[in-house]
Amino acid sequence: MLEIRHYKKYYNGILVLDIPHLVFPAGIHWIKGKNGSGKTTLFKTLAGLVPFEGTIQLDSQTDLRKQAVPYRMKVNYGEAEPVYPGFLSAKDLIHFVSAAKKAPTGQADSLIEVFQMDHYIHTPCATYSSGMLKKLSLVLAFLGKPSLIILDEPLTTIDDATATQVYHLIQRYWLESNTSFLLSSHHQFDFSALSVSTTFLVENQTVIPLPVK
Ligand SMILES: Nc1ncnc2c1ncn2[C@@H]1O[C@H](COP(=O)(O)OP(=O)(O)OP(=O)(O)O)[C@@H](O)[C@H]1O
Repeated sequence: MLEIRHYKKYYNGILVLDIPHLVFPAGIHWIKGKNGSGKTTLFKTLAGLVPFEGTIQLDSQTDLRKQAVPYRMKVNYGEAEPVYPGFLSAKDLIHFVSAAKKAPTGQADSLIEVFQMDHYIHTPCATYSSGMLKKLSLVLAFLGKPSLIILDEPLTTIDDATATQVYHLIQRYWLESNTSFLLSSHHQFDFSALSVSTTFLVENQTVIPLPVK
């Protein structure tokens, strides 16, 4: 599904990640690692948000550099701590991202309903709680027809009912649309609700798959 070759990422000349070759097969994957190990850096790279050395290719054909727009149409990203311009409402952002990602008709409304956001979608983001902002970021990450959705700490700040909805959505996108997921979390996922294929560990400036238990 996603292949990384000769990848290196430096911040201010300091090497943070070095991945000679890594393949994420289709599926739902959990990316683990200690604080500061490089999970967010990896995710931002794969989302096309930060410069890097090397090549990243989706589905053996869409290169992040060479097919920059098609790649970004197929890869969605939900940040760990989302920040949006405070004067924009959830509705404004959902409308904008729906158009950019060519979301199917009715998809945005269905996600707004799933996350029970109706009562605040017209209110400016500056007034949202952290959980309300997180729900918005999750809605944005599920818009369109992505091949891959990357969610950085999707369960932080949301309540248990919302977490259940996130599990359902991930499973549904995987089973119905073959959408793959890269998920990070410092907390154990509920494996009875989520069919995680592989766990990867970010450690010692690189990423390795962990053996299946
Ligand atoms: N913009 C930046 N400028 C300089 N260094 C950075 C920057 N962003 C991250 N780093 C450094 O890169 C390393 C990896 O950070 P990253 O945020 O990717 O870790 P993480 O695994 O996501 O951590 P956490 O679990 O705490 O969220 C850390 O040493 C961090 O200090």
